[in-house]
Amino acid sequence: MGEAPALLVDDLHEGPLNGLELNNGTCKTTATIGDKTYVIGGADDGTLSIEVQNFDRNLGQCVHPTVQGTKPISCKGLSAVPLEDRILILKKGSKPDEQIWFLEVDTQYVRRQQKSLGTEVVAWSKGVIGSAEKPVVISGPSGVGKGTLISMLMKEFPSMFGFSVSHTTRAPRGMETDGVHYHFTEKTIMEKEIKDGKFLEFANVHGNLYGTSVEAVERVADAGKRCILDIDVQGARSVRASSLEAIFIFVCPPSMEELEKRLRDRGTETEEQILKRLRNAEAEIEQGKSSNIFDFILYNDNLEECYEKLKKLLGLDGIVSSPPKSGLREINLPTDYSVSKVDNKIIINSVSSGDKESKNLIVLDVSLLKGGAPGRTRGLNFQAIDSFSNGLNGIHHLS
Ligand SMILES: Nc1ncnc2c1ncn2[C@@H]1O[C@H](COP(=O)(O)OP(=O)(O)OP(=O)(O)O)[C@@H](O)[C@H]1O
Ligand SMILES: Nc1nc2c(ncn2[C@@H]2O[C@H](COP(=O)(O)O)[C@@H](O)[C@H]2O)c(=O)[nH]1
Repeated sequence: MGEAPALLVDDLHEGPLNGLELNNGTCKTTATIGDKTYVIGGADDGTLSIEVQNFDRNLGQCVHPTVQGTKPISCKGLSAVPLEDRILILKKGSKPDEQIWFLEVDTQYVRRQQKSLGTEVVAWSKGVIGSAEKPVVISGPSGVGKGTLISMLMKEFPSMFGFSVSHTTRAPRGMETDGVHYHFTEKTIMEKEIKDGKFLEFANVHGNLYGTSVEAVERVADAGKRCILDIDVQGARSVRASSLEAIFIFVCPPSMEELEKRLRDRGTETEEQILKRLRNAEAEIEQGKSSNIFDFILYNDNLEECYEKLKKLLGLDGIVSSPPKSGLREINLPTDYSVSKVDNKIIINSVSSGDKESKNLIVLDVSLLKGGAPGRTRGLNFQAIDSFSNGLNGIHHLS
């Protein structure tokens, strides 16, 4: 850690708020990035609201941006730390998994949204401790064995992988459970939710709507697991174009005859649906092999061999079962603290002497952030230090 003096965030970034109209919320703070001051405060509906003000005092202009992403729920107080393209928000008096958030103000995702909506946009993204691996997108024609391979992976590595449960307007098959295999939904409801921006991607597949909600991907990240998406080629293309960094795998059948046999033997579709899926398969295989969407193509001839190859490309060969989760995954912020920033380290210093539950110094490392809106921000790391018993580990000059 460098010798730079600590900057007290609340002192540094309290912008000139004179003349700014604020809500009547309980907690508010400000952060400045570029020429904009962001006011983040409690709203009447119990959520944190955002108000944006350009720093141009002559114009006195106040912009209310379109706010995207799931908003954090209310809290007793908050601190805001401006980073390059987003603001780190630390919520006081919240549950451990609710304490760290990011308000993205100039990320690639936000800039894209601004361009397409033609308005000022900011986006919420919850912070997740640790560096869960990139999500895995698995595509391929119907009946090739995607679901079978994913089941094998989830069975062997239950604590490592989590399935992104898609929405679909198709009817459930005999053994399928709502909320487990899919969220089965009405077309009009899903269309409304698509309009409301709930989906990371969606597509019309074999005559029905299918889509991955942002929440489906966030749930897996919240559980500290690596997300697996089973989606068609159109969906994979959309995810590739989104800001969700993932590994893209296309599964190919050994032949069209074998694909037809698998679909017929599965016995879940009518003759008409089987023919439709087979017709679509030809184009999907063509696109899967020729487009530059996919990082890997896997041939699923012999199932066991294909599964071994899948494990190998995910770096799992030789791993017998899920390794134990390493490190602490939840931060426990003190009830009262001050916040300062040195390089990419956020220093959270307890100011309440009687707080026995938490260490009195927490150093949060934001240098390796990954992901973000739409979805969670991964890659946060922290170190909790008890400065009374252990010394300050070389960072005593900061407090
Ligand atoms: N390598 C394989 N050899 C023989 N049969 C297989 C192989 N892989 C999967 N199967 C069988 O093929 C059928 C289709 O597999 P699965 O349901 O996993 O396909 P899918 O790609 O997920 O299809 P969909 O996209 O329609 O959900 C299943 O009955 C499965 O048991
Ligand atoms: N674009 C998306 N495609 C999806 C999603 N969920 C599933 N799928 C694909 O649909 C077909 C058919 O699935 P089935 O369960 O009806 O056999 C298959 O290729 C899936 O990969 C999704 O959320 N988005």
